[in-house]
Amino acid sequence: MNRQLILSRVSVAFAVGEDVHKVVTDVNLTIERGEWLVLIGQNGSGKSTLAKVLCGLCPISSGEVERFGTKVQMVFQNPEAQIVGETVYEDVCFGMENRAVDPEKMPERARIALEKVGMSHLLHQPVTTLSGGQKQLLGIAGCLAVEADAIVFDECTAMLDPASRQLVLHVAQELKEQGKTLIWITQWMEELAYGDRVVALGQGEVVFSGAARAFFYEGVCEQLGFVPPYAVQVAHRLQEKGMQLAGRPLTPDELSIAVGDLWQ
Ligand SMILES: Nc1ncnc2c1ncn2[C@@H]1O[C@H](COP(=O)(O)OP(=O)(O)OP(=O)(O)O)[C@@H](O)[C@H]1O
Repeated sequence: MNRQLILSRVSVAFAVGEDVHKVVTDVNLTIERGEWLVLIGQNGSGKSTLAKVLCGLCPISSGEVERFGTKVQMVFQNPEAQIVGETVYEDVCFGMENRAVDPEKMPERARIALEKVGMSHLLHQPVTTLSGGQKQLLGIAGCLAVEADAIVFDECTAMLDPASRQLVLHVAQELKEQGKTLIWITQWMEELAYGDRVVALGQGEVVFSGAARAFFYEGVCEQLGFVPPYAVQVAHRLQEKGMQLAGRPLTPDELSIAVGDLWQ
């Protein structure tokens, strides 16, 4: 066990007029170094608030957050909202400037960060010419340039077309292989298969923490009001028809292997 981020009984409440609106309630969450945690929940369940707590961008009302020196950075849903530079290079340097990185070190750090997201050839490209997916990759490069250990992706694929989504997911997989910790917030049930663990929030509380296979095959998904991905739906139908599939397929590839095994 190599704990990197620990939330202990964390609550967040906002004052709304005379009232206090509790949006995160007594959340206990331990995130391991190098873990890919997928955070899901219905609209308003507190995902973004929790994401901001992890990044230190939102004060907590009670509880404790331990970061063990971890630098946590965030990539936001709207690619437009996080671009500040006029060129790719300017943009990736922005975060470093804010953190007083030695200007002499910036070009090399920017080059390495952009290389990791496959954009080093676009160094002097105006940001206005980038696709939505490239803008998200630039956001990721910004996190890498400031040497983030953990990155929170707050529905960063929500506004992307399928090809751009795949591109961003591919880069995220590479970051995971390089040992980064990923906190991946999403509404896309297909994306749960990429993570090591799923945590579901319901009205600010953790209502599930476990493997994606348990989430989809032990009734939790439907109970919490989500619709399973197509491959899981097909597996459920086949099982209802009496076909005993090996394993608990999450993806079309896994499903085709499980179905293929039936004929052997
Ligand atoms: N600064 C604030 N002041 C008051 N209420 C807030 C504030 N920030 C968030 N909220 C409320 O907290 C609740 C949780 O919001 P949050 O954005 O964390 O949820 P979410 O699960 O990320 O939702 P979505 O999927 O719609 O992005 C919402 O009801 C929201 O209106």
